[in-house]
Amino acid sequence: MSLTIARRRFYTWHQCFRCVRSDGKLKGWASSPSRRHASTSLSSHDEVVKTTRNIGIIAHIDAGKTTTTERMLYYSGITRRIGDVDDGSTVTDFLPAERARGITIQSAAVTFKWPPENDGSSSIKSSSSKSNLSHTINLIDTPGHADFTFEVIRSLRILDGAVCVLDGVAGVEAQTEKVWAQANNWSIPRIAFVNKLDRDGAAFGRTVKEIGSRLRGWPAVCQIPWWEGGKGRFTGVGDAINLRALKWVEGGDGKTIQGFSLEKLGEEDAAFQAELIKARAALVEALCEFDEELLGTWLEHDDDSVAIPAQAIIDSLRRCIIDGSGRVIPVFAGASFRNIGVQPLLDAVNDLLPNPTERPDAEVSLGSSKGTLSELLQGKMIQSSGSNRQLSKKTNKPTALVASIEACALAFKVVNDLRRGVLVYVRVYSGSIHRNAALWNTNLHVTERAQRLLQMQASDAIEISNIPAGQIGVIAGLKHARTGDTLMSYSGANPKTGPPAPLNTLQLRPIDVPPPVFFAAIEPHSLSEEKNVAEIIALLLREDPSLHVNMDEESGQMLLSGMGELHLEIARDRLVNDFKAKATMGNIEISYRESITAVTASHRYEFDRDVAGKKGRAACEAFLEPIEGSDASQGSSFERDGNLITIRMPEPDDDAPLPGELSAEALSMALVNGATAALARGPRRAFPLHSTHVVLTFDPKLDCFGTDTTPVAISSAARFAVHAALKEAHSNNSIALMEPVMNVVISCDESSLGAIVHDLSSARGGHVLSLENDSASETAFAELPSIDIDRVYAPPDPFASGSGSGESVNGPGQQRHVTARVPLKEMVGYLKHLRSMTGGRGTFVMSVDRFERLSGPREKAV
Ligand SMILES: Nc1nc2c(ncn2[C@@H]2O[C@H](COP(=O)(O)OP(=O)(O)OP(=O)(O)O)[C@@H](O)[C@H]2O)c(=O)[nH]1
Repeated sequence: MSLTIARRRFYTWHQCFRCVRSDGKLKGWASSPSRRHASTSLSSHDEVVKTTRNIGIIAHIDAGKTTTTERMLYYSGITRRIGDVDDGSTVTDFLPAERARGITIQSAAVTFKWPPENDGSSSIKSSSSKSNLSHTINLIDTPGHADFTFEVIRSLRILDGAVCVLDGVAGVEAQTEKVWAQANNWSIPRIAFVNKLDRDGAAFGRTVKEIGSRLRGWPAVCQIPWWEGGKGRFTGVGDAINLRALKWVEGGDGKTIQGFSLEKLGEEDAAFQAELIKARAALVEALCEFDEELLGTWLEHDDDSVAIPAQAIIDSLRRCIIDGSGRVIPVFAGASFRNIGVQPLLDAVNDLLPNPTERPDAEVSLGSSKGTLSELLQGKMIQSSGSNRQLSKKTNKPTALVASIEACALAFKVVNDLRRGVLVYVRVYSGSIHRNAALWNTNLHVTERAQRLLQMQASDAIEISNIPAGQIGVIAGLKHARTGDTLMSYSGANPKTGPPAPLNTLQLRPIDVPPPVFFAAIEPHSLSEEKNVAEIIALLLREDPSLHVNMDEESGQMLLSGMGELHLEIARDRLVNDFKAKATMGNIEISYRESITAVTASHRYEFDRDVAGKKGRAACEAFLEPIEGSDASQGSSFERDGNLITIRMPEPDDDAPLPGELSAEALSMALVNGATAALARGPRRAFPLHSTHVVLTFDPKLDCFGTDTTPVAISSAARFAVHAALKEAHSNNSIALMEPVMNVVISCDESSLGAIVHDLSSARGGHVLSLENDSASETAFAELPSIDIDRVYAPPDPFASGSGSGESVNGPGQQRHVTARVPLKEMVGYLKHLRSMTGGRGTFVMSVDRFERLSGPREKAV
C-alpha cells in the first residue's frame, strides 16, 4: 500500500498563508535569483516554463466558476479571506457591475503558486511528483453569460488548458456545450469539475453520463462523491487515481482534510470502498482503450487495476488529453461553496494540463500568407510569402530579418483600472518583453514603450522586470494597444515605421469578431461633453472589440452596438457609473441590416479637396450587387461585416506608377476602408449594409494625381463612389431590410417541452430544428463519434429521482434541449417568459445564425 496514505490522520492541505507580494518572491520572471527556492530550485527559464500553467475556468452561467476561483486564491495564500459572490466580496469579479449582479463580465486574470512555495510539511502529498512541486498558475475566470461569449473566445486562444465547471444539479447546460465547442476549436486540453454536489438534487452520475452524451468525450471518472453513510451530507471524495478517500471537516475553511487509505476506508465505509475500487477499475479500463502504454502497464500487473501505480494513471490521463481534442474528459467532484474538492482540483491542474511548451505552435499570418510562429522564426514564411523584394538591402536574408525579433506577444485584454490607468494583458509567445522595450503594434502601426510591467493578482499588482515566452503579464501605460493587437519588440526598428516589411504586419492568432445585433444611441448631455464621451467610448472599445460605435452623420448621434441587451446595459453602466460620462443611453434596439437587391450602375467619383490643410485628390469607380451569385473572381476580395469588397486594379507599370511610396497593399486597404465606411450606414433606414458585394475599380492611369493622391484621398473617393451607388439603389427601390435570426438552444424538463415548442413555432415565428434528450445522438458535436453511454462508468446517484444505478439519463426528470431558429425580435424578453413556462427552471442560449430578408408584414413592423 505504498501508494496510499498509510494511516488515518488529519491533514492540512498546503498550509501557507504568506502574501506573495510581501515576500517579493514573484518579482522578476525567468531565472532571477529571487525565484529560486529550496523546494523547487528552478534555475533556468525552461524549468520555469515547465512549471507554468496558463489555464481558464469555463462554464455555463452560475456553475460556480468565481466561487471556485476564490477558493483557489485562498488556498494558494493570495487572499486571507474567502470571497463570496453572494455578498459581492470576490477578488476576481471586481467591476462594480459584476459585484452588483453577481456575475462575471470581464475575464479576470490572476497569478498564484500551487502548491504555495515552502509549503509546510503537514500537507497531503499526492503521489504525483508534479503536484508536490510549486507551479505558477496564470488563471483566467471567464464569463458564463452568452452575451459575453466573445470574451471567452478571446481568452481561450491564449490558454494552454481549461477547467470546465459543471453544476452537479443542472448537469451539462447549453452554454457549457458552447464554450466546450470553442475549446475544441482551439484544441485546449480540459478537465471537468462537477460542482455544487452539496445541493439537493445533485446527481454526479447523471452529469458524468451527460458529459459523455452531450460533449462527446469519454468521461474518465477520477473522483467519486462521498455522501455520509451513503445517503447523507456531501462530505468528501473518493480519489480513484491515488486510491484514497478525502473527507473535509464540516464547517471549516476547507484546509483541514481527513485522509483514508483504501484499507482504512474499508473500516469507515465499506460500501464506499467497494465503489472506489470499481471506479479505479473503470478508470483504468477506459484509459487502456485510448492509451497503449497504460495497457502495457496493466498487463504487467496481471490485469489488476488496483496494483497500477497512480503515477502511471496520471501520465496516461495526460497523454490522453494533451491533444486538446476532448476525446477523454477527466472528471473531478466537489462543492466549492462548502470548500470541498478544490485542492485536489489544483493538483490535477499541475498534473494533467500542459505547460506552454507542450502546446501546438501558435498560428500567425503575414500579409496574406499563413503559418506557424516557429516557421516564421525560422524565416520560412518570409520566403514563402515572396516578399523578399520588400526587404531592405542590409538585411535581405529572411533569417537575418527574423533574428532581430526580440519578442512577440498578443494583447488579449485591455482594462481601465481606476488606480493604475489602462492595463494591457499580454501573452508572450516568443522572446521576452523587457521593461522599457519599444513595442511595435502591427495592427495600428505605432510604437509604444512598455514602461511598466506587472503581474496581476486580480485587483493587486506586482512590478516585474520582464515577461518571458509562455507567460501572461500586464503592460501599464500603453496609449493605443487594443484587445487583439499583436505587439512586437524588434531590435534596431525605426519607431516610426517599425520592423521591416513584411514583419510589420505580423498577426498572432487572429479571430473574427461576431456581428453586433443590438444598438443604442448615446446622447452627451451637452455639446461640450461630446469630446469627453467620445474618448470614454474609445476606451470602452479598446477594452471590448465586440462593441462597435458609429457616428450617424445625419443626426449626429453616436450609436453603440453590441452582442446582446446585457452587453449594452453593462456598457452603459461602465460609461455612466465607472467612467462618469455625462451622457444618456437611449433604448436598446435591434440592429437590422439593409441589403442590395439589384445590380447598380457604375459610379465614378473624383475627390478633390484639402484634407487637414493638405491637398488630396484621387478617383475610383464603384458598383454594387447582391452578394448571392456574384462573381468575385476578378480582383482581390475582402470580407467586411458580412459584405464583400472586390478591388480591381490593373498592374501598375512605369507609365502609371503608384503615387508616392504607396504599396499596392496600402492602396487596397485605403479603398476597402472607404467602402467599409460607406457601408456602415444604409440609405433607407440608416442600418448597416449586409450581403452586399462592392466592386471598386482603381486605374492608376486615370485615378492617380501624383503626390496629391494620398491614402486619405483614395479612401474618400471610394466612400463617395459607394455612397452614390447606394443612393441610386435606394431611388430604384432596390434596398431590402434584413433581420438577425438566432440559433436558440433551450434546456428544459420533459413536462414543459410541449408548451415551449408550441410557443416557439406559433407565437414567435420560429423554426424548431431538433428536440433532443440527454442521451440523444445529436449535439453540438455531431461530427464527433457518439459514445455508448451504457459502457460509461458512473457511480450511483442517491438523490436523483428514479436512479441509484447511475443510469438516470433517461429518468423522468431528464433534461430536453430544443434547438430552433427564431428571429431576434421575438426573443427580446424571452427569459422571463421561459421562466414562467418552466417554473423557473428553463434556460437558453442563443447566437446569431444569419441575417434574413424581412417579409412584407414583418418589414412593416420595424
Ligand atoms: N450550494 C452551492 N452553491 C454554490 C456552489 N458553488 C457556487 N455556488 C453558488 O452558485 C452561485 C453562482 O456562483 P458563481 O461562482 O458566481 O458562478 P459563476 O459560474 O462564476 O457565474 P457567472 O460568473 O455569472 O457565470 C452563487 O450563488 C454561489 O454561491 C456550491 O458548491 N454549492
